[in-house]
Amino acid sequence: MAVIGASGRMGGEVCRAVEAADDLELVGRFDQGDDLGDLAGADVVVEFSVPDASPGNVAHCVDRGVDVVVGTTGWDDTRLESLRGTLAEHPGVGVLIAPNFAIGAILVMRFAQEAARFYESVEVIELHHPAKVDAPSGTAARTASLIGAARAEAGLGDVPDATTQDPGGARGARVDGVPVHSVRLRGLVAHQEVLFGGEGEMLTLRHDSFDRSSFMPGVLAGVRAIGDHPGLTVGLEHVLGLDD
Ligand SMILES: NC(=O)C1=CN([C@@H]2O[C@H](COP(=O)(O)OP(=O)(O)OC[C@H]3O[C@@H](n4cnc5c(N)ncnc54)[C@H](O)[C@@H]3O)[C@@H](O)[C@H]2O)C=CC1
Ligand SMILES: O=C(O)C1=N[C@H](C(=O)O)C[C@H](O)C1
Repeated sequence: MAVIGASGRMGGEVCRAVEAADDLELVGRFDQGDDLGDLAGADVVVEFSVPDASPGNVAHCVDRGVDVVVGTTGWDDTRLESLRGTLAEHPGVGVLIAPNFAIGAILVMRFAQEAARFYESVEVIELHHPAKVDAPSGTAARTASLIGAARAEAGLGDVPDATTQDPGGARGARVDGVPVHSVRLRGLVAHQEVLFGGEGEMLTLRHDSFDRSSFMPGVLAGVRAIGDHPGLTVGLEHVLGLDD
């Protein structure tokens, strides 16, 4: 297998994890400016680059019949639709896009989906290292989107909020009606809280990645499973059997 974005924080961690795995062989490392060519003959590529480069890198792999495990954020509906089109021309090729590969983050999303219909109020707070270029995090965007869908299905309306003046955006962004707040702080890696509020009570779901090693079991599980998942899969939960 090969890694695109191999000189980055996540790409480097993936290279080390693959080299430490007995059943996987690292045949190529690519980063910005490299010619991806035949991807060094890899049968699976792991892609952790930047949001604007990821769709092109993934299309390059799919066009050559190579399965891809993608961790890069920024895959909005337009980009996903375009990728579906590329994949339709290459049946049998699989792409797994996972906003978060840490098991605890996936479980928080699952539990948040479950809890959403019981609470009138909800807010998502994501906290990351200050070198992160995108906000809100891909995980927070997906969490909010899942909560928004669960609220809609339950017939819940807007979250209660009397704010009429917020010139500086202190109330955060809105993703599918759910307020999302982004914190960037030296010393942090990747963290998320989902706050649910109801009459006289509050439920907090929190996950902390203290180290990028937390993502590696999920990435390697994706690499090992992608051959059995042709087409587009969004979310590691589908590979871990947590989707029923
Ligand atoms: N799904 C998950 O579990 C996780 C996802 N991420 C996401 O992964 C992405 C990368 O994060 P980091 O490794 O922290 O960033 P980083 O900035 O450390 O690494 C990105 C790497 O991509 C390279 N790059 C830039 N343009 C490129 C191009 N056109 N082709 C190939 N490589 C290119 C850069 O030179 C750099 O080495 C971000 O979108 C981040 O949000 C990060 C951690 C976990
Ligand atoms: O940039 C990061 O670091 C992370 N990015 C992903 C995201 O945006 O959700 C996953 C994790 O939060 C770490």
